[in-house]
Amino acid sequence: MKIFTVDKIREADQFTIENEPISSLNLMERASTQVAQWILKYFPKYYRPIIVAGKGNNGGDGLAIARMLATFGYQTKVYLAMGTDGSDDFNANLERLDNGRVDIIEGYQSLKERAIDKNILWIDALFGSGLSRPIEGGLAELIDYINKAEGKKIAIDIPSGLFADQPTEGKSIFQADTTLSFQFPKLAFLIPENEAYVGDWTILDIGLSREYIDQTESSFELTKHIKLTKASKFAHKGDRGRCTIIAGGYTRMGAAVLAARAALHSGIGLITVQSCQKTINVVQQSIPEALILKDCNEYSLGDFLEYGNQDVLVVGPALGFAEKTKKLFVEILKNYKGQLVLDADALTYLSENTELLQLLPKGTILTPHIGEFDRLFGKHDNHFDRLKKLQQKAKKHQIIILLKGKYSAIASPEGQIYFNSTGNNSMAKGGSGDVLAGMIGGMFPLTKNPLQTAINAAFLHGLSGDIATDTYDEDYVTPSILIENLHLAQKMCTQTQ
Ligand SMILES: NC(=O)C1=CN([C@@H]2O[C@H](COP(=O)(O)OP(=O)(O)OC[C@H]3O[C@@H](n4cnc5c(N)ncnc54)[C@H](O)[C@@H]3O)[C@@H](O)[C@H]2O)[C@@H](O)CC1
Ligand SMILES: [K+]
Repeated sequence: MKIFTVDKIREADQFTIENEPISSLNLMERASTQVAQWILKYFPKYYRPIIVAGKGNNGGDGLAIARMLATFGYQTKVYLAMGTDGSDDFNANLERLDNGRVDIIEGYQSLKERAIDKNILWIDALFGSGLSRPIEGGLAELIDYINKAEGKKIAIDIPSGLFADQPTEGKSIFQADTTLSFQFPKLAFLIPENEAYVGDWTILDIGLSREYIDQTESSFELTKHIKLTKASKFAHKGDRGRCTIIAGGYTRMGAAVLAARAALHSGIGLITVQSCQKTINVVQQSIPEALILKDCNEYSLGDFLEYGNQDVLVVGPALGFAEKTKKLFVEILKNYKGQLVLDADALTYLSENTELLQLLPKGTILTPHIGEFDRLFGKHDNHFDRLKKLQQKAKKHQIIILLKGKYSAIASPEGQIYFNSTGNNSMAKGGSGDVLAGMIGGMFPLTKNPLQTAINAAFLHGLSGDIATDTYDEDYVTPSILIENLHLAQKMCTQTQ
């Protein structure tokens, strides 16, 4: 699903109006119908909606929604926060409202009296995508007041005060329980610092032109489903590829085992783990399918071994910081010709010596979390800036960077960003990242496309976490459970193909 900027959304509206064709007022009617029906589905009639309307088209939506909710039988009120003269479609809907079913709340004082009522459904239709500056003065006071009020809160299209595709400096922003947004998610919904304002968000299809959507490029996409590459019916183990995990060390082999197991359950033909003398038994007992590449060091990996027939190396989880291990890493960067997946401590080596970034082979996959990303590429005050840097760095080094988080952002060497839509906070635990890195290694040989592999692996990893929470409370899901559920996630993705 594409994520468009406000300018492109406006173009999409306009294109639809001209080419469907449909009047702007009827498009508003269609959008508002979607909202009213959504509310009807989720809120019983003892909720009493108060629509707080601005004077632009977001306010126009609000007035149309008020009319519809009143028709459905909700006891509905409207507060006209910016007066009675607004955009053409606002004015038209204000006129249509005049049917005796909707009360207009006169004066701020009378609005305030509702603030202690738990059954009020506050509907924010003050500003939508037309917000051009931070909200100040009386309107800021109004928003702050509603934020403190009892009741449920729904934002139409986007919470008022929040910019859709740039950082928001203003302090007065509507705090929604749910945001009902038209046609496209806004980039702002995927930004961690906006969580408290956006709440849960739902996209309502208002039938904007498919032709416009298909033909218009966007740098951002949200992955809603994936297509898994299957091996040929005549495949032998070599076709499913070979992956070596270079991770762990004495007392830290759990990371290597998790990564290797994840790779094994992700379709790999042959899994190998590079292991020190002291830890060979750990691997062999945990994963009977694994081959061992024997490292002559006792405690920390350090030998550059024969990786020539390996399709992919996963390097980094819990490797530790021994000098010999760092040297091994540099040798791998200089000499290995296959696909590299770099995670965890390997990313720290890169941030300790950023000149190593020049050695990364094209198409290398890095999988940093936000802390690792900032250590590598500099501190960021907001996530919008971080995403810009993500695009720049993926382009500059011609690599794939999978920035992990609630909506993991995967940047391509062309600077495109694909946000992942699956997963939940049960996965924010030590070991989840090892599982993801292993999955990428396990999945790469079948797709042979590093970007697609990263997108698919992030999606399956998250889906596995979502499936886990059907059975386990979020606090009790473990990374091993993610691996156990992978087959269910894979099946779901295969069935939808
Ligand atoms: N164009 C279309 O066809 C559709 C538009 N829709 C709605 O239209 C909305 C966009 O409408 P508009 O472009 O009219 O914009 P808004 O309704 O967001 O408001 C824009 C108005 O507010 C003023 N304004 C902006 N920031 C302000 C601030 N901080 N303080 C005071 N005034 C401020 C602007 O000067 C302008 O008059 C969408 O978010 C969506 O809700 C929907 O009805 C779907 C269809
Ligand atoms: K709004």
